[in-house]
Amino acid sequence: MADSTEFRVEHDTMGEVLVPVNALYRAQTQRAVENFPISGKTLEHQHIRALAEVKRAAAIANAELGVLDAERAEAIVEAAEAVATGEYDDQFPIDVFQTGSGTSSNMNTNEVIAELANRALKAKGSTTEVHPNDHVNASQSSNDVFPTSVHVAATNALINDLIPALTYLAASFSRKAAEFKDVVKSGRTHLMDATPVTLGQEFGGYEAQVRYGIERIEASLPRVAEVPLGGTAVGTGINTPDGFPQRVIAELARNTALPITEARNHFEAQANRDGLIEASGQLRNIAYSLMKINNDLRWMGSGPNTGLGEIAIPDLQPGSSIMPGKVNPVICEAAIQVAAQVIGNDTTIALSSTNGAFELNVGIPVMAANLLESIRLLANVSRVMADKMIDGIEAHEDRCRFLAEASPSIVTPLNKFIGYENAAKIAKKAVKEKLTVKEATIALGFVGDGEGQVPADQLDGLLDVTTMTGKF
Ligand SMILES: O=C(O)C[C@H](O)C(=O)O
Repeated sequence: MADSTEFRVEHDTMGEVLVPVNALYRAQTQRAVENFPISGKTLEHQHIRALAEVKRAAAIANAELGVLDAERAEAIVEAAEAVATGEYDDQFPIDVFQTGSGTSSNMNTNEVIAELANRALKAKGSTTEVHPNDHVNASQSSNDVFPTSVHVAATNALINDLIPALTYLAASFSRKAAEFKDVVKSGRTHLMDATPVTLGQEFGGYEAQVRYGIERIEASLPRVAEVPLGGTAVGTGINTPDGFPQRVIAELARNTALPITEARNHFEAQANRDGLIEASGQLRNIAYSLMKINNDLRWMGSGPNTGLGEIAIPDLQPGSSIMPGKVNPVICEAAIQVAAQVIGNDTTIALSSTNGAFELNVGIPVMAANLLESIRLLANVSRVMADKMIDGIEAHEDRCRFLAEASPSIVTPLNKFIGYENAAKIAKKAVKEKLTVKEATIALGFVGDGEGQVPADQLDGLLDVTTMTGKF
């Protein structure tokens, strides 16, 4: 039991609570700290900032609409702005696994802002009191504030972090696609030798995949940025002045410089978090993309002597504690683990979406934590991939060409002269007798001027691996 001198007594509607003496929060936060010692994971800064932005905008709208006097509103705005800077993040100690509406974190925000506002008012010699519920939470409920804060934080993270990071990664792939445009290599389908491609074509494909991920995020943004603020407890807007949703959301959008909009239907927006689920689905898709790309890269970089060895991935650190000189594709491995985490987070978000009944979803804090983590992980790993891996990849051109020419599938252009079945005989003979496709074609008598033969003067051109890389 801690020394009682380290605590002060606070009260709420359930009675008295001991709160750490220096804490800016009060009884309801303390109760939540004691009720939910579960994960040790608290709200991240960008979420606290979004909550503070909501409180700031609400104070301004409340003052304009006659709900708050100017002195209190100003004190709340200043306190909320201070919270938004991150200076007081340590005053938000409540676990992510808490009440499903986020009421505890909403009250934590109300209490900290009220305390800061009261201190500022007192320092100015005012006797005016700011109450967490009556003033900071005026015209609001956790049920519209907390989900709004998640949508604001996610919109911000998508627009200002993930989209720029994916654009950066796509640009890195684009530069490599140009650099590798003449590097011919074997295509592979089912992990088996196929007809040739260029390394540039593959990297161009990766670039496009990343850019389509950006398109997917952009497509979901209108619904991620749509917020239930103004609906209060059940979407009806009870305890709000006329015009509150429009005014508070306009101020929120203006101050955050985000395309935040009022819910088109407050009952849909109150009861469901479908916009967040949609965004998470797009993140899952991007995670799959990164998983595929990084698997390709580590296969192509495998070796140095017993793998494919088509590219050199930059050496970043000794790979093994026991095998001297071994270097591993660590960025690929980190990125694949990120993808697994994002897919897991999406599963949690999808399951949380089923945790709704009538007017409220009660899985919002864990949805928030998972969504914001997914965005941050994908953004960070995209930048890491570009800077520490993609930019430094080198092609082993000779090895790429050697393998392209060794693929029995390069017989494919002969189909139109000798038919699929005869071409298959060439491919099988080449593999069985370790011949080139050209040698096997000649050995089987398929070169000549007769019907069902390849004209001798066309053979080299038809079997040219560069020509086979096609039209795109
Ligand atoms: O905290 C609130 O404002 C409402 C709460 O989530 C409830 O619906 O019980």
